[in-house]
Amino acid sequence: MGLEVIRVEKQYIVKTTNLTKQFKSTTAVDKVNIQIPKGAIYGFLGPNGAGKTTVIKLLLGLIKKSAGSVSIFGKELKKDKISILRQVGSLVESPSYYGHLSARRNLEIMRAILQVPKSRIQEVLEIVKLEENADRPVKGYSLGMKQRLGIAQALLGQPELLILDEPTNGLDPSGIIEMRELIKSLPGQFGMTVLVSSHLLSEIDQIATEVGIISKGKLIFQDNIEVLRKQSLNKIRIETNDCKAAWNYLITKGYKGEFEENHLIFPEVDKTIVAAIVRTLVESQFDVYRVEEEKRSLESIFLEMTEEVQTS
Ligand SMILES: Nc1ncnc2c1ncn2[C@@H]1O[C@H](COP(=O)(O)OP(=O)(O)OP(=O)(O)O)[C@@H](O)[C@H]1O
Repeated sequence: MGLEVIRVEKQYIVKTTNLTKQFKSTTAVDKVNIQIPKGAIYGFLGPNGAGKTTVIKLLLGLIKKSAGSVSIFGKELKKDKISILRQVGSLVESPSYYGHLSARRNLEIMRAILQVPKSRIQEVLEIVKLEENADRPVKGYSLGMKQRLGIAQALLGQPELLILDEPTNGLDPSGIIEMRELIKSLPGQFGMTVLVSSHLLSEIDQIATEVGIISKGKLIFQDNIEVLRKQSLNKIRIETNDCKAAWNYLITKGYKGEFEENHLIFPEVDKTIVAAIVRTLVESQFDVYRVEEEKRSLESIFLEMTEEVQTS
């Protein structure tokens, strides 16, 4: 019996291949390859004007792509648009509703169009925690409540994929916390996959499991959030009277660091190793001027990544 090699290709809920959108002379989306695993909360991060909304509109078939392809649930959007979009809920820009009607009435109108059971209205009201205010006119709602109504509408059809474009924009701190908790609960409770865009890393850092960073239309980073967090680990920076000589000496003692201008840099070292390095230097007559811990914030990593693209 011959050996059979089975190649199992990872299944993604969303997969784009060289997705490109050109608006006259602007390439708003440039050969973007997004991969969103099932059950992920994919934080789609980028500065204003980076191309997030354009990508989202392409995923929802709201605008035509210039090149590349979009596959959702393993099917090509172009070929199976209606059946795919039936399983996708979205909130892009502000939610639409009739202000003089209650949340319940608004949801009833949507429910009739989508032809889902009446019982779904109460279910979505509970998920977004609007039950108590469900019978008041929506025009009296806070912005956060309106956003949650928008999400309730997106959830009516029990979507497998939920796409939210900057859902916390303009919300007050308590509205932001409520929205965050709501988004975080969806994969665990309902097996949903969520794509959520933001221009704030701190926001994505608190909810996402996967991150995609877009800048000037290009996807410049995509991985598990832990990979991004690892880049913010502490470094130890040491300044001596002769860093080049100190660096050479430490190498002979088995310490591997980097030499940068007037500093020695040691990534992720334990405090006992820091002490040993300092002792070794002092015992060898080097003057140690400074030992500093340098913690890079995720924000600085994000800024550095996006600035590199801006200036290239
Ligand atoms: N209909 C359009 N016609 C021409 N240019 C457009 C159009 N829509 C978007 N753009 C341009 O494409 C680029 C990306 O815009 P997009 O709205 O996707 O960015 P974004 O990341 O969502 O930013 P923001 O958070 O500010 O909405 C911008 O340069 C924008 O000016």
